[in-house]
Amino acid sequence: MQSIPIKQVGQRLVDAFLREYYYLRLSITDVCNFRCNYCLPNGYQAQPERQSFLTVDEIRRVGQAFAAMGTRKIRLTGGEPTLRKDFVEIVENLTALEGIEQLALTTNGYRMAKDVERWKQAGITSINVSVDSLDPRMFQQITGENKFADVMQGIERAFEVGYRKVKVNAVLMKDLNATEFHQFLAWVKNRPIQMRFIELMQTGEMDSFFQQHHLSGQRLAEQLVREGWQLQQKSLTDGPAKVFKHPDYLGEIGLIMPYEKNFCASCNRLRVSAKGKLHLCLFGEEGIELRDLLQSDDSQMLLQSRLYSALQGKREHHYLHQGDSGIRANLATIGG
Ligand SMILES: Nc1nc2c(ncn2[C@@H]2O[C@H](COP(=O)(O)OP(=O)(O)OP(=O)(O)O)[C@@H](O)[C@H]2O)c(=O)[nH]1
Ligand SMILES: C[S@@+](CC[C@H](N)C(=O)[O-])C[C@H]1O[C@@H](n2cnc3c(N)ncnc32)[C@H](O)[C@@H]1O
Ligand code: SF4
Ligand code: SF4
Repeated sequence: MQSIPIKQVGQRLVDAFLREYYYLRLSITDVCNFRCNYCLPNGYQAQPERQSFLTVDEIRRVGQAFAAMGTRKIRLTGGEPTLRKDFVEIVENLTALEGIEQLALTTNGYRMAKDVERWKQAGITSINVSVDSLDPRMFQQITGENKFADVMQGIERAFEVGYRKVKVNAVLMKDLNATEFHQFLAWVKNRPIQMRFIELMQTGEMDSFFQQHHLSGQRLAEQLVREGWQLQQKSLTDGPAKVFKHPDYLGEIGLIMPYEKNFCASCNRLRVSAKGKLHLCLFGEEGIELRDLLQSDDSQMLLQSRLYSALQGKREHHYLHQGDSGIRANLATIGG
């Protein structure tokens, strides 16, 4: 791969289908302290190979190469990204990169009440937090943890320290939390929360769980429109949620429906795993090694060349409809 022409350096990240990539989802650890039933039902299991997660310098070099190629937004994810002891240092390094306008975080929220002020000071511009139920018992049933009150406190604290909006994620599942749809709506009536319902995605480790609990978001979209919610326009660095607003609500509703037709047509994001592989899609491939080019600042040009040429192999869409989740055992290994 090292013989790629250097003219590709500084190129914008455009794929063969003319989609441009502004958004990097960067996983910084596979480790998680929750056991969400749709993700890591048995908790995090350490891998025998013991390859370490990217260091702060390696993470900075990933960010630097993407920023040079037009990336404007980086989202830190995991596993649970805030479990890293050097989390604040990682944030400070990425915030300092020229061209990165948004440094976002996806978290299970368990450290938020204590740490969100430091995250804000370090440079996290927006936070997405997972809250799969507003009922503490259901929350524990889904996540395996009795942490509902802590996460709710964390959200309140985020507002106190100056975040004007928080996005909340719930994977909506039949026979579990789906009956709470209207409670979630009521919750955001007077709160500046974008409440997002994510369709359960099938991954390699699921057996009958997907068939048992998957619920199409399409019916929810129709219901929202019937109830007076209006679909909003998207901006270049937005994720895949369809966002709805209602004149009577301060909060917003987002629907993430990966099984919807044309979901991938607006794909604007790439992923790098916690061990330094580039993933062109959330589903369906093994990843392209970057780590050998993350060892020195001198490899930036080769790194950019590798990113550009790898991107030309990105497929048009996922194959989830055929039940093909590629090699993705669960989404914690790549950060969702
Ligand atoms: N199929 C698919 N799902 C995605 C993609 N990007 C995000 N998701 C899912 O969307 C859900 C919410 O993701 P978040 O990490 O909160 O971020 P986001 O909604 O993409 O990002 P923002 O718009 O930046 O807030 C997770 O379950 C992700 O797995 C994608 O490219 N493809
Ligand atoms: C993998 S987690 C990593 C960040 C953090 N630990 C959290 O839970 O927010 C990122 C997102 O992926 C979502 N997710 C995980 N597995 C999923 C699945 N099978 N289907 C749909 N969403 C999933 C989670 O709900 C979460 O919002
Ligand atoms: S969804 Fe997030 S919090 Fe839940 S097990 Fe997966 S990585 Fe952990
Ligand atoms: S499934 Fe793959 S191609 Fe589709 S939007 Fe997600 S990352 Fe992009």
